[in-house]
Amino acid sequence: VVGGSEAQPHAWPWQVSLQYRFLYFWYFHACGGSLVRRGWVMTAAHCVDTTKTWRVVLGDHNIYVSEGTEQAIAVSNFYVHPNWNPNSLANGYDIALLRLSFDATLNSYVQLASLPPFGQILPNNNPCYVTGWGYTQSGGQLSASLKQAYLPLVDYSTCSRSDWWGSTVKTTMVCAGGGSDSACQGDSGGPLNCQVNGRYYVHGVTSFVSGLGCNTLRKPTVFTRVSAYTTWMEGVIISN
Ligand SMILES: C[C@H](NC(=O)[C@H](CCCC[NH3+])NC(=O)C(F)(F)F)C(=O)Nc1ccc(C(F)(F)F)cc1
Repeated sequence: VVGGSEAQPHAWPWQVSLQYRFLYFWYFHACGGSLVRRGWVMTAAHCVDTTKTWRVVLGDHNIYVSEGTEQAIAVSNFYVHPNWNPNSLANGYDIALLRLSFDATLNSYVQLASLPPFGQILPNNNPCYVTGWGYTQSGGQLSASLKQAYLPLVDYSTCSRSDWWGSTVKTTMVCAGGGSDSACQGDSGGPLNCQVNGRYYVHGVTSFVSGLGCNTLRKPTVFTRVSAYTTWMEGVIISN
């Protein structure tokens, strides 16, 4: 997250850190994710590399310090959207579900995300926050503590303007921000938390930013629109 501020610890209790194992017993934070069922995490398809060993860490704040609130659970299976094409990020479908090897325990540090109703489209400027441990500057480094940035929603008609994202953005995506604050590498797969009637719903899965820099003017952060995929997710979950 570029800009914004450190989140209050556990203010976003569905936020997970998606980590892969290297050098035997060390794990590396690669992406974010959202807990959608006790045994299921929603993330970006572009985060999934099935050649690696993955785990999710729930209830975390500082990813380098054991605070006693964490739950680390192995990922036992991956369900990447069937239409996802790693060579065409602009096509969308950048969404995946991870099956956990056992159910998370829900408590004040670990809670389920609320997902929007199928097809729901929020209005321009709807208040939203992006959260994650990603780079704090373009070309920078990961944040030790969870960060949040206020990113007002940008509707499709604005986001698809030629001087914005043009035809790169699709209606199955959500744009937010476009100013000095943005997601950045390492925030991928994490939630876009949008306020609707006083409650937060996960409306986006962090997908991409400009290759010219994370917080490029008129290149808002682009998210997979969760409300376009709730039916697909239900189908995967009830049959696995
Ligand atoms: C550096 C920048 N990285 C990103 O945007 C990566 C996703 C990269 C997936 C492919 N390895 N996502 C992020 O950094 C995220 F945290 F914002 F989600 C990038 O590649 N942006 C980008 C690439 C292609 C396209 C386009 F769709 F137009 F081809 C748009 C943006």
